[in-house]
Amino acid sequence: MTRRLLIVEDDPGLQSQMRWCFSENLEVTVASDRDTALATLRRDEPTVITLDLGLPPDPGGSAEGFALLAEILKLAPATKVIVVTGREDKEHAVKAIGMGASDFYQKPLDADILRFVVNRAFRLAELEQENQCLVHQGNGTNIKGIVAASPQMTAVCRTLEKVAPTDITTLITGETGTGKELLARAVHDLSPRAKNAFAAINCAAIPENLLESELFGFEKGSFTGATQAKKGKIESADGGTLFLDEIGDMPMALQAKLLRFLQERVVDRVGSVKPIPVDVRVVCATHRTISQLIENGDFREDLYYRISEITLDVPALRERDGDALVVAQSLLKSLGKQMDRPNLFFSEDAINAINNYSWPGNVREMINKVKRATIMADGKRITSEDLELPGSDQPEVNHLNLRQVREYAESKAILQALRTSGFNMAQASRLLGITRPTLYNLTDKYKIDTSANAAEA
Ligand SMILES: Nc1ncnc2c1ncn2[C@@H]1O[C@H](COP(=O)(O)OP(=O)(O)OP(=O)(O)O)[C@@H](O)[C@H]1O
Repeated sequence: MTRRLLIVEDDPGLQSQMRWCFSENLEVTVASDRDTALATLRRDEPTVITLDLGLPPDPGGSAEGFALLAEILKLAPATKVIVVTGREDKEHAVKAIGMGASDFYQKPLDADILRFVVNRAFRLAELEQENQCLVHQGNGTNIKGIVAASPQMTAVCRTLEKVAPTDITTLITGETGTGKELLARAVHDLSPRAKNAFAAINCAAIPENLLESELFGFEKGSFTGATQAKKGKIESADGGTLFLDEIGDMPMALQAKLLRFLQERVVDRVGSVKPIPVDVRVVCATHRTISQLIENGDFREDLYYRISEITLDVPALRERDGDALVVAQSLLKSLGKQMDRPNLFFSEDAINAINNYSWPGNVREMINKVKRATIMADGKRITSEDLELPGSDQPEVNHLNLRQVREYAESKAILQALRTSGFNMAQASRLLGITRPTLYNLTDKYKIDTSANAAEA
């Protein structure tokens, strides 16, 4: 893929210096004012833009640069804009980042650092594009509503696709918020019963004394207030699928009655002695460990074998390689659309935070966090703070000045490149877009251990 860079700079001297910096490995275009820059953006769709804020007709100020930044991000929000500021322009840098610029660079020009910053922006854009591709491919599954790219979740979906068309009783286990109900619906939707009812009941949410009549129905006069007969959930699922959520919380007394139903396929309404035949496919789910419940005497072993003709173990989000970001990107897109905030994107720090967090509440927790961030984000860029996630830069938030911020980011990027390349200096320097001697200088400067021991650490 051609890497396209647009340099927006009105000073001819700086234009040629910057062109020279990148002419070897990038396709570079230069624009000296807002109109030319926008025309180039539309024509060439550069991935990265370096933007000098001081442009004509206001070369001494920043208004024209900020106006252009806003237009670029509106037209092509995925573009990585690196704002070029003067040494004393900290406020401008902060404002630009807040608006959605991906990074900033302070004059005077240092070829190595500028290359480093620009290459990092390209790398980030490429990673985001890869993630988008994964989201669009869904990569593992065509099951409606389920976003998954990891081999772990893909395997679950493959099993589900095989199991769905049969009438086999299926148990779905997994932590809260992993998508068990979504998968239960998918079992129904992909079965020949799809046109008929999908009746769901949450065994943990209904008081014990009501659960029996909810499930099995009742006859008129069977208890005080039963002024007329009512079908239960099982009967209302006739011809379709019955989903028993949180089956692990079903009271012992009802477990016996459910077992009889599963064996005989007839229901006895409360207050009736006339069994009614019902044709349903049963899918159950629980976040509990059933073997433990059996051991404690809280779940019937014979019922367990009835409901688990096939078991689908849904992995926690943290156990799915790469899925956290793929699901987050997909949620951001759909929630952004729903909430009329399109084209939002995650900052690098948010991406790291999403990948590093353990997501104890799984996808449900992620939905809440992305929803919050969609509301809270200033501009188009979502930070780890908007997501209320611990940022990767968290321990270093109290930087003395921008030089420290830069140094911290630089040393982190170098370490990352070294780890990615297995501590191969030539490869790491290529990844960082700097020469090998420059990398050696930087690892010395930041006292980064490049020995084989470090690779094993
Ligand atoms: N892989 C996924 N892709 C997209 N959305 C998902 C995925 N998994 C779950 N969700 C969404 O996350 C939310 C929680 O999913 P669901 O209710 O199916 O989880 P659960 O495992 O049944 O939770 P609980 O055990 O707490 O009942 C739902 O809004 C669901 O649509």
